[in-house]
Amino acid sequence: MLEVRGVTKRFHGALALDDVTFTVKASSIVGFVGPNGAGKTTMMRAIVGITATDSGSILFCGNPLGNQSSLVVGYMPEERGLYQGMRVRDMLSYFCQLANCDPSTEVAQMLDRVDLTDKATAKVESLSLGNQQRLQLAVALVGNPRLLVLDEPFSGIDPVALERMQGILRERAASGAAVLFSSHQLELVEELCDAVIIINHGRILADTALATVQRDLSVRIRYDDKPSQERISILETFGPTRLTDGRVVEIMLSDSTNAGRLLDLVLSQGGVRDFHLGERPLTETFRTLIGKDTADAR
Ligand SMILES: Nc1ncnc2c1ncn2[C@@H]1O[C@H](COP(=O)(O)OP(=O)(O)OP(=O)(O)O)[C@@H](O)[C@H]1O
Repeated sequence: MLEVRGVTKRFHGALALDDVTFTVKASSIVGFVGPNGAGKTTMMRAIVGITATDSGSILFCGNPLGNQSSLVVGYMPEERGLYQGMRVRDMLSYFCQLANCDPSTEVAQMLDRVDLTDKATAKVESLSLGNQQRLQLAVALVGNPRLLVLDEPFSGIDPVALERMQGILRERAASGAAVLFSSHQLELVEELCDAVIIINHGRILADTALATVQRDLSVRIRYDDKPSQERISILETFGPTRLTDGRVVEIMLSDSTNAGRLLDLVLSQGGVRDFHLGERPLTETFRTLIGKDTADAR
């Protein structure tokens, strides 16, 4: 288990991390979410020992990672760290040697896993951005590390590769690894993660196991024409309501047992093209939290 306790980091006096505390359990995938400049990369770099912290502690299974970090942690840096002039196969082989594992079996497996077998002899510089991302993930996975720290691993990845990469992370977690990854793709975080940590201005705003989150119900109604203010006023009696684009109204149901009554009412009014009842996406909750914190800081 990764334990981050009270970590603080300043750059030239400016706080980048402010008393950050969280854990990532073995066999779990945790999403690290926050706006640009929130402190995600700084925290991840501190975990793998690239950035020194001013105070606090970072332990893995009760011990500082220290010099062993390259053997225990698979790290995918935001700025990426591939040797452009090397061939794909040779580069993986080099990282295998660094991780004390046998390239003769590991390289072929990793290439197959990230679907780059046909690029084995290509030079890294000739790969597309998405393929470089896959290769970077393969590098992070070499040696089967027990902790994966991945900085925006899914940016620039096509949907098919994305599914494959998600599958790999699920597999690694299922086999006991602790996985921490940052992302701006909130829907993906919601889909993939067991827990989400939200950071803003270097402070943790929320650290939540997704299974425990109480999901509100929301209703989305698309009308044929822009609904009148009178109609909207009636809808507002069911919960907070907003007109999202000219003809679409979203209602956060204050009481989920009212959904049937709302449907009856809307149908009796007529002029409705679509009525959708569902759980409020967590992305909305994240956005609200980050938006509120940013407004409070002003
Ligand atoms: N080497 C550095 N020197 C000075 N300031 C830095 C340095 N690295 C990061 N910072 C500052 O620390 C803060 C946190 O930056 P960080 O890169 O960790 O954010 P982030 O959440 O990863 O952002 P993004 O989503 O844009 O990648 C920012 O204000 C940034 O300018």
